Amino acid sequence: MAYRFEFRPYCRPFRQPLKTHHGLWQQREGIILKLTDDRGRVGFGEVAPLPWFGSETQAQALAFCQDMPPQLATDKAFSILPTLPACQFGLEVAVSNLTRRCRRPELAPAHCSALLPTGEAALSAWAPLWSAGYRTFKWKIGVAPVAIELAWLSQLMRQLPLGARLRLDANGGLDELTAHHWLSYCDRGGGRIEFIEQPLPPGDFAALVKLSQRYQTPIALDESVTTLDQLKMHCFRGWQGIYVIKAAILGPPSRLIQFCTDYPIDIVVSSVFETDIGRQTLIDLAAELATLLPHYPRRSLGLGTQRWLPCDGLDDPDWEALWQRL
Ligand SMILES: O=C(O)CCC(=O)C1=CC=C[C@@H](O)[C@@H]1C(=O)O
Ligand SMILES: [Mg+2]
Repeated sequence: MAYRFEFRPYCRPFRQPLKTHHGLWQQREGIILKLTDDRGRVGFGEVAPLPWFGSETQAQALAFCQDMPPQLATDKAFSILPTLPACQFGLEVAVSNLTRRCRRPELAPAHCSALLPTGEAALSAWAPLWSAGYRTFKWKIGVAPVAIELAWLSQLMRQLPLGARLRLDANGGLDELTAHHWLSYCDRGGGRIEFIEQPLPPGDFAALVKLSQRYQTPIALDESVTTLDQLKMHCFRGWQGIYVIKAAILGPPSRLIQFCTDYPIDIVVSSVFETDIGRQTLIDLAAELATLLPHYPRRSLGLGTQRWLPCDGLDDPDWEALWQRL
């Protein structure tokens, strides 16, 4: 049996640029893969690189796709270099979608986290998302002076209804002293801060462990665990906190499932702002991981809010229509 292999790159502007400690991210570029088997079954996959998180670049992913033969023998396992984790993810997803029978129902907003705009704009952005059913909000920090961001956070906490929970994501942009400021504030927040994500750069593991032992507020690793090997290393080095899993850049989903089966860890599945094709895989993955890790709290998926321009249709659940639009 053989698969016909096709691919189409995409590039779409975000509804509003994402400002983080890494800089300003204005558009998502990626590649949609399409496999067709001898029985005419079709499987779509998605390659969504995030090079500043350690994945391959769009150009490297495109070169990989251009080097792939138009017919793939199914009896040969795809050997894709570990330096191309987004391509590994995309191809495994395309193969599994060949036999996908139905779409998992869309996740209720109460089970997703909504990414608020960075800075003071968050104060006027949360209410419509609360009305839409979101109860977990994520806010980027480490972009303005700490005193100013703490003042905004105090306002935000006063405004947010009880029942709302907040995730703070520094993208590794704080120094140790500032991280102490943030964590001592959070510890006084009455548990409404679910966790602080990557307060220090990935290289400061010993300092991250010290912070996690000093404060009540949980700490999540994100940029520290962007590859499966880094995830394993931090687990084996004894990280007891949360792991933010950006599955679309972590390689084959089956390997992540296998690891979490052998080493139960506290995870949050996080988007890299893929299209609906990648997003469905994250929803499936989160559901499967939740059954594997029952003794950890069920955490909302970090899907953010769909960040595309409304006219774009990359959220289209009809993947053939999405493909035709590219
Ligand atoms: O995790 C989420 O809630 C949404 C995804 C998200 O926040 C991110 C996706 C991609 C790049 C990052 O700047 C950012 C993150 O740091 O987690
Ligand atoms: Mg993050």
